[in-house]
Amino acid sequence: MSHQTPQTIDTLISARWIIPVRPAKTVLENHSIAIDGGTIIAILPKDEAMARFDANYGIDLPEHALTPGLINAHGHAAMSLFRGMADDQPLQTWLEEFIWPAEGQWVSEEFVRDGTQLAVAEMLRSGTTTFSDMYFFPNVVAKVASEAGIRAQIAFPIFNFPTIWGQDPSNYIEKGLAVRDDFKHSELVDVVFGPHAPYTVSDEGLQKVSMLAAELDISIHIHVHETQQEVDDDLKLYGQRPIARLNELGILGPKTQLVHMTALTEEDIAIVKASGASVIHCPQSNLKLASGFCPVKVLAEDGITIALGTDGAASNNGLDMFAEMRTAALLAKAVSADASALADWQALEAATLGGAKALSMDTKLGSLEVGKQADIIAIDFSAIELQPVYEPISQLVYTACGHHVTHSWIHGQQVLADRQPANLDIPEIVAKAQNWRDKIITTKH
Ligand SMILES: CSC[C@H]1O[C@@H](n2cnc3c(O)ncnc32)[C@H](O)[C@@H]1O
Ligand SMILES: [Zn+2]
Repeated sequence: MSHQTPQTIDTLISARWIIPVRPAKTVLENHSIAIDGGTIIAILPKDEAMARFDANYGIDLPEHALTPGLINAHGHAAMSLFRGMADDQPLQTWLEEFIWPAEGQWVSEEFVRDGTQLAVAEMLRSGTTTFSDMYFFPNVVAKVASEAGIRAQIAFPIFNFPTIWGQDPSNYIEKGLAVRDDFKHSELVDVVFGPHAPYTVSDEGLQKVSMLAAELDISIHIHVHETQQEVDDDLKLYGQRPIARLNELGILGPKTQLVHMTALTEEDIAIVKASGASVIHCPQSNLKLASGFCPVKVLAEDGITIALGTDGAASNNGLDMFAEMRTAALLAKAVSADASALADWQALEAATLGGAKALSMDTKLGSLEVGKQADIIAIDFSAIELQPVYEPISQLVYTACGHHVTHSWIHGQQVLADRQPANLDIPEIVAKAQNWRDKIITTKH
């Protein structure tokens, strides 16, 4: 019998269950993940891993499940500082009477830094390892994400009108591409186009975006079809439904991410399918703002990529992707009157591989496979409310919450240990959030 010298590696994580997402529905028991240079180099039974590898850091989690890190495919991180400030309003009232005036008064680089840190801490503590963000001062968001060690797709905002961060489409694009340039060597940050919505960007602005996105091969992230009113307004103003208009303007393509997508007709869906664009479903925000329903069962049957997003904490009101998975699964069943719609494994796939596909990151993220990045979370299944465990995937989607996540790794770096983020100062973040609340509340009354 030959005894080979163990291979020295960076990290070996062993756990009771591993849910790799690919192959679909797979659950491995008592396996280990070997990581070196930020990449998964092997997934194998624990006893074999012990013999084959000599890890600089090893951890055994006998009551945990490991999954790919969750991908929150749509949000406005800094808006966490507006959490609970304007509840129980429909979208347009919420935006025009509460949020946009508050943003006009309060948003600054400091606001975005403190709000994004608050959001990133919450996301890391609930299993998100990649988030997509659309907000003012994307340069600040990119810096906060890099420092925290979390992966981010940052969609720089584009409007037809001036805001605190830009003047007109050309100016927003120029500033956004400068941020992209600043982070072009970053392992964690990707910067993409973020035209806000069909109702806030003109045809000319959208055409500019589509031409540049095609030329530079950059993704486009846009709110679309959030409500029936948006569709009716577009019909009145342009004589076209938003999807047909965006298609004519060249916005739809395989690297386009369509956020919300309620009030869809068969023709809208056919256009999206033909374009290869992805849909980012935000069920909790859609429910809270009474926006409408995204027909995820039909979209999934058509082979359209579905990712999940929380939207900002001012319309959710949290950033827990476990809650989003559960709501997505329950809502899909209610809307389609089919209890098998968006089964547990499909909801998990939407929050992992679906997100990675939508963000054009699926060659490196979204599943636990050899050669992919080591973006991994550990969920503690020992809690009383998770007993007994028949089906780990069911438990993740229908029972677990973000607070069951105890550890996470991004690009092989441990960013959460025993629920404590490695690179963020929680007491300081809480104190700053409370200071903002104190300032904002005094001017409200
Ligand atoms: C500066 S870019 C982001 C911009 O979008 C606003 N916003 C937040 N949530 C929504 C939503 O659900 N639909 C449309 N716009 C939204 C946010 O307040 C910022 O102004
Ligand atoms: Zn949004």
